[in-house]
Amino acid sequence: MIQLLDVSKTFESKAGKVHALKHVNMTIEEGDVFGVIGFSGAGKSTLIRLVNGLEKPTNGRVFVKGQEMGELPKSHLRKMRKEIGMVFQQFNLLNAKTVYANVAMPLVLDKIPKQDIQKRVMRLLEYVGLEDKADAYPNELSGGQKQRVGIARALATNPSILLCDEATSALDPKTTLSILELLKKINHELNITILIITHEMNVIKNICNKVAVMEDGAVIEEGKVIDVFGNPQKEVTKDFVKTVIDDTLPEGMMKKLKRDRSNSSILRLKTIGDYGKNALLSEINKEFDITTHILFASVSELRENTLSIVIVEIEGTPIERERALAHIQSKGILYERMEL
Ligand SMILES: Nc1ncnc2c1ncn2[C@@H]1O[C@H](COP(=O)(O)OP(=O)(O)OP(=O)(O)O)[C@@H](O)[C@H]1O
Repeated sequence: MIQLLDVSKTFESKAGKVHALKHVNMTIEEGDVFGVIGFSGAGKSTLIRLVNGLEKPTNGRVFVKGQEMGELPKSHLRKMRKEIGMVFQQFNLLNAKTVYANVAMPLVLDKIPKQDIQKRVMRLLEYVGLEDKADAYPNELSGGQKQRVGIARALATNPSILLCDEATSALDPKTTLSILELLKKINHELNITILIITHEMNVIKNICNKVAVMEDGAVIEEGKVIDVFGNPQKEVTKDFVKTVIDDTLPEGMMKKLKRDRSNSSILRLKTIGDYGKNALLSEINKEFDITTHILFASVSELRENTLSIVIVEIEGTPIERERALAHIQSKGILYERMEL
């Protein structure tokens, strides 16, 4: 659906060259909800502007539905943009126009007959839950309602791709969740591929199936959300994951463990999906001369899977503990020894 091949973008500024994107490769398949996360300045907005053809790459190629965006003549680019709906952080609504007129705008520009516009706009407003707000003005709406109008407008031309530029960053946590639910519904029911850029890991956790982590213009880690969350490799990714998945012991408990520990190891076990940790722990308790104590457990629901984390203390002789560890390893369960 969207492909970036070795894409770099350099801006010339008074202070010199700014390398906003460096050798970025990315493949977004039909039906994906693909999240790009990074701190401010990582290059996320530049990436989105290349996908919708507002900027051309300095090097490399950007394809959308098989068409090379940098090379399209203006008339084709306009047609292509109808395939791509945009949702913005600050909603970008026209405050002097009603909700109805805002959603109708792309269709009016496209010279669609009035009757068809009316049918489509009313259907879209119903879809986003705002059928009773057609005559309201944007400043009479809450942030969440404004974003629903923005989404309805983005859907007006029947796009196959939705680009969301920090779509929930101006909203409170509860409203954020309701907008994410709406985006999930759009992806699922209308089979629209979504590319969402954000600095909030919560957004990735809730709706994305794939994620790319950006730092300083480059993609530093990429993959299925469950894999990246389960086993983050880079420090930046680890820091992002920590913001939504707790996998640490409280300070007081750590201190106590430091004092009391003798002949024991502390392990952090991570499992994806259904493999029961209870089964694993009872297995190792039975098979080896050890005792296990669960110190911490959490289950995180991701879009397509669950990630369970258990921190466990294993007591026993070093030999028995090593045997138990080898057994855990043989089950393909991710684990780390925790140094206190
Ligand atoms: N038109 C431009 N001219 C010069 N520099 C630019 C331009 N657009 C972006 N940049 C620079 O490119 C880098 C990446 O910016 P970009 O806006 O893509 O990052 P971002 O991850 O979206 O950050 P934010 O969330 O703050 O918007 C930054 O250093 C920025 O200052």
